[in-house]
Parts: sequence; C-alpha cells; structure tokens
Amino acid sequence: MLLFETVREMGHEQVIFCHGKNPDIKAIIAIHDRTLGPAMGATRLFPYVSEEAALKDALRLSRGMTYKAACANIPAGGGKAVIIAHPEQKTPELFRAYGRFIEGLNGRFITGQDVNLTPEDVRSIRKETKYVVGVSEKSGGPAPVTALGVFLGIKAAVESHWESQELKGLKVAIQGLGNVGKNLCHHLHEHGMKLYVTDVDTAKTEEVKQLFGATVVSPKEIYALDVDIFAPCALGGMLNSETIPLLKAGIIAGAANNQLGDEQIHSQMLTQKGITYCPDYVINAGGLINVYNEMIGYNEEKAFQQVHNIYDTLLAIFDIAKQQKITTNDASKQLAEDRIMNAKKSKIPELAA
Ligand SMILES: NC(=O)c1ccc[n+]([C@@H]2O[C@H](COP(=O)([O-])OP(=O)(O)OC[C@H]3O[C@@H](n4cnc5c(N)ncnc54)[C@H](O)[C@@H]3O)[C@@H](O)[C@H]2O)c1
Ligand SMILES: N[C@@H](Cc1c[nH]c2ccccc12)C(=O)O
Repeated sequence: MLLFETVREMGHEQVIFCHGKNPDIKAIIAIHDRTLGPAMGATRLFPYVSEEAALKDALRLSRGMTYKAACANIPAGGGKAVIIAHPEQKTPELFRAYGRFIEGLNGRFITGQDVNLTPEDVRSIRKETKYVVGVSEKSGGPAPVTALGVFLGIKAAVESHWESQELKGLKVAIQGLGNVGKNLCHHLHEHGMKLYVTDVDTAKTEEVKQLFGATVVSPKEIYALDVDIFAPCALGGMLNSETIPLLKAGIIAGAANNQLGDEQIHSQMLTQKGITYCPDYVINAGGLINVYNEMIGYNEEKAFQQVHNIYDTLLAIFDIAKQQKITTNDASKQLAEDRIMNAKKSKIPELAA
C-alpha cells in the first residue's frame, strides 16, 4: 500500500500508529478532517487478518464519519480508531494504555464504543482520558437513536421510490439483530410492516420472532428474499458483486457502516438495478447525533430535531441524484464536501477566491 498517496487521496489529516510492549497494544487512530470540529469516531477492536486490512478499515470509517457529521449538520469532524486484537485478548490494562494515547491527542479525537467493546471497556479507557463520549445512561445510548434515524430514512426512501407514504404491509429484510437491528424491528412492526430477519446468533432471531412475529431465515437466504426493503444492520461490505445480483428489494436502508464493498462499483450496480440506496453515513447518523448532544449537554428536543432532519436530508439527496443523474452515494458525498468547503472558505477567505 502506498501509504502517503492513499492518505492524501482520501484526504486524511493524520494517521497515528500506537504501540506498546507492556501491555502489548497495536492501534491505529485515523483523523480524517477537522474543518467542522474535533474528529469524532468510536473505537473498534477486531482481529484483522492483516495490518493493511486494519488500516483500510480505519481510513474508510474515519472518512465516513467526516461525511456523516457534515450531512447531519453536526459541528464535528471525522475520525476512527481500530485496536488490532482478538476479543479474548481484552484486558483493562490494554484499554487504559489505549486511553493514554487518546489523552495525548488533547481533544483532537473524541471516541467511544464500537464493535467488540463493552461499556465496561470504555470505562477503562475513561480512567485515562476525558475524550470519551456515549457511555452515559442519560440519553439512552446511541443505538435506539440510530434505529429511529434508520426508520425515518426508510420512510423517506419509500416516499421517493414509490411516491407513497404507506408503510403498512411492506416487507422488510433485516440483516443483523444487534443493538440497532432489534430496535429497528420494533419501529417497523409498530407501523405494520412485515419482518424477515437473520442473525448468526439464533437467540437473537428467536427473540425477534417471539416479539414481532418475524419470519426467520438463514444468513445466506436474506439477500434473495422477495421483499420491498433490505436493511443491512450487521457488518460492512455486505453489498458486493456476489450479493447485489441476488437482491429483489427496491430500497436499501440500514445501519451498517461501509455497506458497499467498493463505493463506486457497487453504488453504480445498485443504480443500474433501479434500487434506491440510502447512503450509510446519512441514514445511520442518529448515534453520532446522540453522542454529540450528550457531549455538549443533552437537550432532548434539539437531538430529536436533528435526528428527524435525516428524513429531509435523504429526500434532498434522492432529488440531487435524480436531477444530476448520479448515484445517491455521489450525491451525499457532494453535499458533505460542499458543506466542508464552505466552512473552509469562511475560515480562510482566500479559498473563496
Ligand atoms: N450502534 C450504533 O449506534 C451505530 C451507529 C451507526 C452505525 N452502526 C453500525 O450498525 C451496525 C450494527 O450496529 P449494532 O450496534 O447493532 O451492532 P451489534 O454488534 O449489536 O449487532 C450486530 C449484529 O449482527 C450480527 N451479525 C454479524 N454478522 C452477521 C451476518 N453475517 N449475518 C447476520 N447477522 C450477522 C451479530 O450477531 C449481531 O447481532 C454496525 O455495522 C455498526 O457499525 C451502529
Ligand atoms: N459508532 C457510531 C457513532 C458513535 C457511537 N459512539 C461514539 C463515540 C464517539 C464518536 C462516535 C460515536 C457511528 O458509527 O456513527
């Protein structure tokens, strides 16, 4: 990998490699862009197959956070951190050592809980640094708010795709019934939608079947179901050259980050199939909105309004895509980059020239 070339092309400001011998720690913190505010991004722990895979994940996820904040109109920049480890290697000392790296960045990067971290792990990080958000119980945690944002995104997509406001009776396939997926099922069920669900954890599928009368299918079957909406709420990269040809849904609207295997190739494939794709970092911004508001002093009304804006932002993105005949992925990128450029111009007037 041509390191500096990749980082320059993706627009990153700084990439930090953290290591230590005792405790043994390998972590990468990627700070993408701080034009709109401090870089925010949760920390993920994962047994990556290679250091290159870890770096790629950090780079792509951090850029996604910049776009997420910009599209949600949150004065924050984008960052992300990955710790290269197996969940079995987790110790409080590991997280405390990691916390000291975060503290050393003096607030340029603000983090919290992501894949394979528990609230307990985040509390260990917090012993060493104040730059941690999203662990307070006050606001109910980010996942329910993310799920609400995804539900509002589904409403916007239905309105744009079928010119209809009727949700009742629509069939939705939900992939992944974790913190967000399960909460999303609740909203969909409440609005009379029919649920088809999968998870690698059968206890979760059984629970959702009991709670909402969902039909359970295997992880392989979920793509080809004859449904109206496909909601990826598990891991990234699920929309790729193998899975897209199987899809029958008219809309893709889910919480997972980095849903597209390759942003350009696979967003084009979806457009060619006539599928309305809700860009992941636009529809899943509820969690960021929630932790940001918690950080500045939680105001329920303000946070609620910002989450509801996801609906209008998506309608605007669908319009831009239709008018300019571009993918929704490119339309959302354009919206985010315009907002960042405008902020840069107001800080450095020469840029406006
Ligand atoms: N939690 C948030 O507020 C938030 C915000 C924005 C984005 N996201 C993203 O949304 C996704 C879900 O987040 P979460 O907090 O619910 O995570 P989670 O870990 O609670 O849930 C993920 C679920 O997916 C399941 N899963 C994993 N691989 C699968 C597969 N191949 N097929 C089916 N199920 C599979 C897991 O068993 C788990 O139940 C993640 O990609 C996350 O990065 C979450
Ligand atoms: N992980 C969430 C947002 C989030 C949760 N906790 C955080 C702590 C800090 C920064 C962001 C977060 C996302 O991908 O959008």
